[in-house]
Amino acid sequence: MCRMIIDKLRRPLHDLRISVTDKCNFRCQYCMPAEIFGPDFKFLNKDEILSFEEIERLARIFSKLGVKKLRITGGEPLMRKNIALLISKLNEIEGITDIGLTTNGVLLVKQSKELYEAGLRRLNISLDALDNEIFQKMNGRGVKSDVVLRGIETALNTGFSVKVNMVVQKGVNDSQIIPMAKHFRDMGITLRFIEYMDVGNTNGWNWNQVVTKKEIYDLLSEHFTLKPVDSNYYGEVAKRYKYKDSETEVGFITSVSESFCSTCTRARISADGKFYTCLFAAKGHDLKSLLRNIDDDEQILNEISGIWQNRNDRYSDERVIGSVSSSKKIEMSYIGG
Ligand SMILES: Nc1nc2c(ncn2[C@@H]2O[C@H](COP(=O)(O)OP(=O)(O)OP(=O)(O)O)[C@@H](O)[C@H]2O)c(=O)[nH]1
Ligand SMILES: C[S@@+](CC[C@H](N)C(=O)[O-])C[C@H]1O[C@@H](n2cnc3c(N)ncnc32)[C@H](O)[C@@H]1O
Ligand code: SF4
Ligand code: SF4
Repeated sequence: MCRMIIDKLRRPLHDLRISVTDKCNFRCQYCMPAEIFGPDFKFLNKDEILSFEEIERLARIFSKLGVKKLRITGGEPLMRKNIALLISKLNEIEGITDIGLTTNGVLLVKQSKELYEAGLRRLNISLDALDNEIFQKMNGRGVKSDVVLRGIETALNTGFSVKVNMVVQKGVNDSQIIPMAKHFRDMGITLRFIEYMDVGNTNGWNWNQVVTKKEIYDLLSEHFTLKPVDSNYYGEVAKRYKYKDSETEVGFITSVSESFCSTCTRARISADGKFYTCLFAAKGHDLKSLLRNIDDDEQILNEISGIWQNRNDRYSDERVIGSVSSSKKIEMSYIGG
């Protein structure tokens, strides 16, 4: 039986974002700057990260508390060995109606087929520029945009529903807004522009590098006519529009300029099994120790339930009104976005 719970701001628990690894084959400056995440950086050891059995057990417990939607993320989730096996296990959980995975797309040519066979149907693929010089610099590994575009094409041919994520940074890739919009509109793929966020402590974020939804919308309006689309469900992250005379959508993720904390239904689990009630949290709750020391699921469920019922996070709202404290936040690559 499913037990619905709400937090202190009356927000239900609906989504669980699971980070399956803290490692990545990119070094995007806005997420894992190469200067910090260099050869000496200490990533989590194998025994520190949750096993597939532990992730599946947690997902089952969360589903009993109202979670219907899972998102697999990282680091780069396709770098976790046998990730398709985990997807197939999660797909069997009663009550889970939607599983998505967010990836930089590099390994999709190799893995699309097995992911699809495991039951995955939705992929969000990140690509910040078509221009190679810009993209190679942004991903910090010199990978060309063609590699990701081939991943996208393979995913589409396999049968996946695909959306593309583009983080926009002023003076870095804002010149790519229109080329990216045209390219993905012509392909019939939803492109979502993401406002550059102050996640973690290492990306050197400042307001001057943010390109807001309004700025992007105004620029797009010089080239296209956009019509707003109603949100699909309570707490949807993106604000969606359709291009006139087309069924293709474009979206905006506006955590900085128009925060959406009041309907935030998302819980997060880091690769090492910490439970975070906000992307910008400073501290997680250690579920790994509970999983490794307690056999009774009901006891773990009660712990999780108590944490959610105590939740009052609204970091982005507080940023908008200028009241955030400067406490240390977790890194994006560790929590998965
Ligand atoms: N501030 C904030 N950003 C979020 C939240 N959820 C997702 N994001 C950001 O939204 C961007 C896109 O995330 P995705 O991993 O593609 O997931 P999504 O957009 O929630 O996925 P679907 O709507 O299910 O397709 C990333 O930059 C995330 O960090 C949230 O609760 N708060
Ligand atoms: C942390 S990544 C993990 C999944 C995968 N490696 C990828 O890049 O798609 C998840 C999403 O967060 C986005 N992201 C990372 N750092 C960000 C930042 N500082 N501001 C906004 N979005 C960010 C990425 O572009 C990506 O779409
Ligand atoms: S955004 Fe994704 S691809 Fe880029 S460094 Fe972070 S985890 Fe890796
Ligand atoms: S900032 Fe925190 S509370 Fe607000 S939407 Fe993002 S994860 Fe949810």
